Amino acid sequence: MEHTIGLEIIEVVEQAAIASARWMGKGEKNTADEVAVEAMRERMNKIYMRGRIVIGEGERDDAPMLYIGEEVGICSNPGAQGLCNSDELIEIDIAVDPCEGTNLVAYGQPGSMAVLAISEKGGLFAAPDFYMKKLAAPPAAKGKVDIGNSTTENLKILSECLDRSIEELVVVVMKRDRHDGLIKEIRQAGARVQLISDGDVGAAISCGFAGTNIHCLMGIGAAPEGVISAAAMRALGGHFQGQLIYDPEVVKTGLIGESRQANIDRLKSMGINNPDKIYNAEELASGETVLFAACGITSGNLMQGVRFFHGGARTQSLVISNQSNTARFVDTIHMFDQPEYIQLN
Ligand SMILES: O=C(COP(=O)(O)O)[C@@H](O)[C@H](O)[C@H](O)[C@H](O)COP(=O)(O)O
Ligand SMILES: [Mn+2]
Ligand SMILES: [Mn+2]
Repeated sequence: MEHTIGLEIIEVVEQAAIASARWMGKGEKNTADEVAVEAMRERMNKIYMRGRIVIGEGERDDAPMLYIGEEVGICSNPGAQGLCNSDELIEIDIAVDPCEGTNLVAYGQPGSMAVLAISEKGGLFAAPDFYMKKLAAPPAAKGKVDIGNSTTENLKILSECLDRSIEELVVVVMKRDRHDGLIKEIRQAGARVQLISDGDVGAAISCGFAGTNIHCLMGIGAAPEGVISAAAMRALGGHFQGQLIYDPEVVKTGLIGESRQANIDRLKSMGINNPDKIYNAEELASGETVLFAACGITSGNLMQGVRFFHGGARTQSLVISNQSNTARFVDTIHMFDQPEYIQLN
């Protein structure tokens, strides 16, 4: 899979990032999102692959593009299957977030990215459009911290695993009312908190790399983003655990369903009989082959954002593979027409 689509998925996230970056700072989050979706889909449909979107644009809204269940790629088209070789005809599942951090793009804030994860059919947990409690930590803490522990306990373990004092730890938490207690406990334990308004995929993956000055992600974000984060963390050997959150009282935004019970019923109807199950990265991204790709829209910890120049743009992407065991940073210059110069810096 990596050989057939490895390079092409870079272009998929690059095209989405470039389209969205044109709307950076314009205060129009929906447009920044829509153009990314459109560009991602258009490029994806030029790939010789047989893909199915398992995480995409909301399962409950009637999304016209990259909706859950949509088939993408040339080889998904029965008429075109004769053009595809056996590798290209392998069914693959794709999780996408063409614009992760739409608010960040709209308001010109750091950390937004176009992102996707790919595995063979059934290799990615088809997370419902719910929330997820998440715990991400560096490879040294994999399997040692645990989402079932108290926050204080996890910070102690993390400090031992990373051989640094609790005071030297930085924990990323999304700034939400639901996290008031969590933030208080992290501070009381002595660690430092980096609050983010959006974009917990970037925060989770930053834990996979030393040198980002992010040592842990804690708190509740969206479940689909949890699966995408898990795909990257699995390939990086980092720690990631997620637990679905289905109680509107816990989430506090009121954006998920009418009641706790209605949500439990909905999960059951989707085949999730234990709504409290704790999933690790290997369960959320269980496929033999797991590929992750992201391209910065606005600059963040891991990647620079899109930099336009007259007639072109420069992008930075990250492709992670559990097959080649690589995390590849890709720096690309895109020439839209005949630029008079190609800007490096
Ligand atoms: O920040 C996020 C928004 O993603 P997107 O809609 O694709 O721009 C994600 O990283 C978060 O995981 C998540 O969607 C967020 O935590 C949702 O929480 P809330 O704002 O309280 O509904
Ligand atoms: Mn997102
Ligand atoms: Mn998004």
